[in-house]
Amino acid sequence: MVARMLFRAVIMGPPGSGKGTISDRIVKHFALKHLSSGDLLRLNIQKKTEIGILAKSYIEQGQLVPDDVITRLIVQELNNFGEHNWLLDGFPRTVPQAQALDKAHQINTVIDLNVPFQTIKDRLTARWIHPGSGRVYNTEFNPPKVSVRIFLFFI
Ligand SMILES: Nc1nc2c(ncn2[C@@H]2O[C@H](COP(=O)(O)OP(=O)(O)O)[C@@H](O)[C@H]2O)c(=O)[nH]1
Ligand SMILES: Nc1ncnc2c1ncn2[C@@H]1O[C@H](COP(=O)(O)OP(=O)(O)O)[C@@H](O)[C@H]1O
Repeated sequence: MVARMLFRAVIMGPPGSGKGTISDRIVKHFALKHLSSGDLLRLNIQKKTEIGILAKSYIEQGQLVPDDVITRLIVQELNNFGEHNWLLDGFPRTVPQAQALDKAHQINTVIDLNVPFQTIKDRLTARWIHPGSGRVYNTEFNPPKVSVRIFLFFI
């Protein structure tokens, strides 16, 4: 029997570099599971879970969620994916997170988005988010189909 190689990928880059946008395209094209640390935290905040309530206090202050908290959350979610191929977005963001991920899973692909700072500033100025779905748009690159008046300006 030939063992099938599992696709375990991480996408990295600063906020606004396009991780979420590009991940959506990659996961659709290659039929991968997508795990975004930001989306998972927002879901927990929305559901008012213990982790969500804790995470909210850090996010509101513009801080990273503590390594042990986010690591437990992500590793547990990845374990639930079992034998599926996946793309991880927004994790790891620190060396201890990277070390923990390395212990838990064998990563075989890393995509690092190298985008100039000025481009990121321009993109974030034009970034809009649909509050209902969490979908991200850009007034120039990827405009929403319906009137921008119902979209929330987000930087
Ligand atoms: N011009 C341009 N804009 C992009 C590209 N990729 C993403 N964006 C836009 O840049 C902004 C930030 O993208 P996002 O996916 O939220 O980045 P993240 O914070 O790294 O997840 C959004 O408004 C996107 O629509 C790209 O390749 N070109
Ligand atoms: N790997 C992580 N480690 C710690 N905090 C995280 C991590 N991923 C997300 N967060 C928290 O969630 C917030 C939102 O994350 P995200 O949606 O990825 O937005 P952005 O890429 O714009 O920072 C971050 O600002 C941070 O506070």
